[in-house]
Amino acid sequence: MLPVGWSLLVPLKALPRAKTRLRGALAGVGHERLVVALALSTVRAAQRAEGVAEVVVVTGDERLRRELTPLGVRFADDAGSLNDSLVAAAEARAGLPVAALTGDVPALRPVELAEALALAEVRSFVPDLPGDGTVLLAAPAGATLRPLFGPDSAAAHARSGANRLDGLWPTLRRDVDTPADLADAVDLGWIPDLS
Ligand SMILES: Nc1nc2c(ncn2[C@@H]2O[C@H](COP(=O)(O)OP(=O)(O)OP(=O)(O)O)[C@@H](O)[C@H]2O)c(=O)[nH]1
Ligand SMILES: C[C@H](OP(=O)(O)O)C(=O)O
Repeated sequence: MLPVGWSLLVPLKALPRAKTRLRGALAGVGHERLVVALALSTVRAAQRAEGVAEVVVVTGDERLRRELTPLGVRFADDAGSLNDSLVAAAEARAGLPVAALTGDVPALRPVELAEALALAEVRSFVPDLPGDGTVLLAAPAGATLRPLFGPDSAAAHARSGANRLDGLWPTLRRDVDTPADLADAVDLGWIPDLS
């Protein structure tokens, strides 16, 4: 059965290579445990956003698959790079509304994601808080996702014709790349589940 609403792709890099800038951010907490906590919180919030029909975790990492399976997500394979993986997962849903959300926005309030998706009437993106990266790229039915994540992806998405969505959305735009970002996410209300 085809989902009604957004298919939300959440790409997750293999844990041993993921979130290198966060290594050692929390004393006494294993790096992989922290990255899993970021992903779990992001995915749980995304699943609760109005308009999201399914969350598809795009990863080749076995531990991530194991940790996220109880949430009832779907999985798509990693195709070797972030953008190639998203293209492949989006192609499998051609014709449907498809969006990609980075897996590192753990303070996310579902209402902020719902608002952004509701505004995405054409191919659109939401920049991260500093403004150079992208946290959300959304392609409504009939549009192609064409992901250009990577360095300066906000400019790349704008150049490619995507509409920039400029809502405040402090929790959607707070991606966690560095220890300072992690502290910000906690200030925004994220309680890391490190059990
Ligand atoms: N499936 C998949 N996801 C990726 C890949 N590269 C990055 N991602 C995911 O894309 C999102 C944004 O990536 P980054 O913030 O650059 O994460 P990162 O590469 O793990 O972090 P750094 O090592 O600090 O650059 C995160 O959810 C990553 O897990 C990839 O090759 N495959
Ligand atoms: C993938 C990349 O994430 P960053 O490492 O800039 O948070 C981006 O924003 O396109």
